[in-house]
Amino acid sequence: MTSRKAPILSAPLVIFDLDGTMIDTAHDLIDSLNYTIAARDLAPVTFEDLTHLVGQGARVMIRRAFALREQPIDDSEVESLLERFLGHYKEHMPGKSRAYDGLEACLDRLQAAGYAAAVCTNKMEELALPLLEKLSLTSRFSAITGGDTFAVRKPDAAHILGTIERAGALPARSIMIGDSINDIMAARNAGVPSIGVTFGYSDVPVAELKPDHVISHFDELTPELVSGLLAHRN
Ligand SMILES: O=C(O)COP(=O)(O)O
Ligand SMILES: [Mg+2]
Repeated sequence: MTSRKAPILSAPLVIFDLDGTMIDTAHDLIDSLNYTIAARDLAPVTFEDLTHLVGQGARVMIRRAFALREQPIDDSEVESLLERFLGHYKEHMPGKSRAYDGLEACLDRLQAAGYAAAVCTNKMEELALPLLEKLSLTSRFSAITGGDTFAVRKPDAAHILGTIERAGALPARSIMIGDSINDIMAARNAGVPSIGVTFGYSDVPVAELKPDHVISHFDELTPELVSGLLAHRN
């Protein structure tokens, strides 16, 4: 981790979750997971299943798929199936994964208004970094952190706070945008406002997680919305 001190007038920071928030990765996650669990003859999972499985990275997703099918799995098998998952996912990347409608225009708008952007995802770095690169998004962000960047991950506050520090920003001038309970809880734990998106992979309607604001399209994510939420933070 850098020990860089944030300058007093650092840009306010909008922190994005990746899977189900910036990028629609569901099709490729399901494909690679089904390829992985087929090695143990487990029945394929659906999008509806994915909303219960995704959120804590690939290792947990594999474990949850076995729990869903009521099949035991030991630690060494998780590790070998993780390798199978990673190999398949990387080989097909970016597959059908695409930025959600309006994301790039939203990033342009925020940047023009003097906002910085960062990524805080529970996806492993070795998947998140090349995926963003293949979608030509890497240069948009002051920091990109994954589920294995720090000793803890979302919903732990330290994942968001570490991302803010790497971006050279301040918690009091940062906001988190995400699709799932991990994002909204991590923001709450870190004391930063949150925006929930309705189009992601939450297993409950995102409004039930009580983010500070809900959007259903990136057209709604404006500098005015962000500055208003930052001004009214508790
Ligand atoms: O891949 C996951 O399990 C979660 O990824 P996310 O934090 O970007 O939603
Ligand atoms: Mg997500």
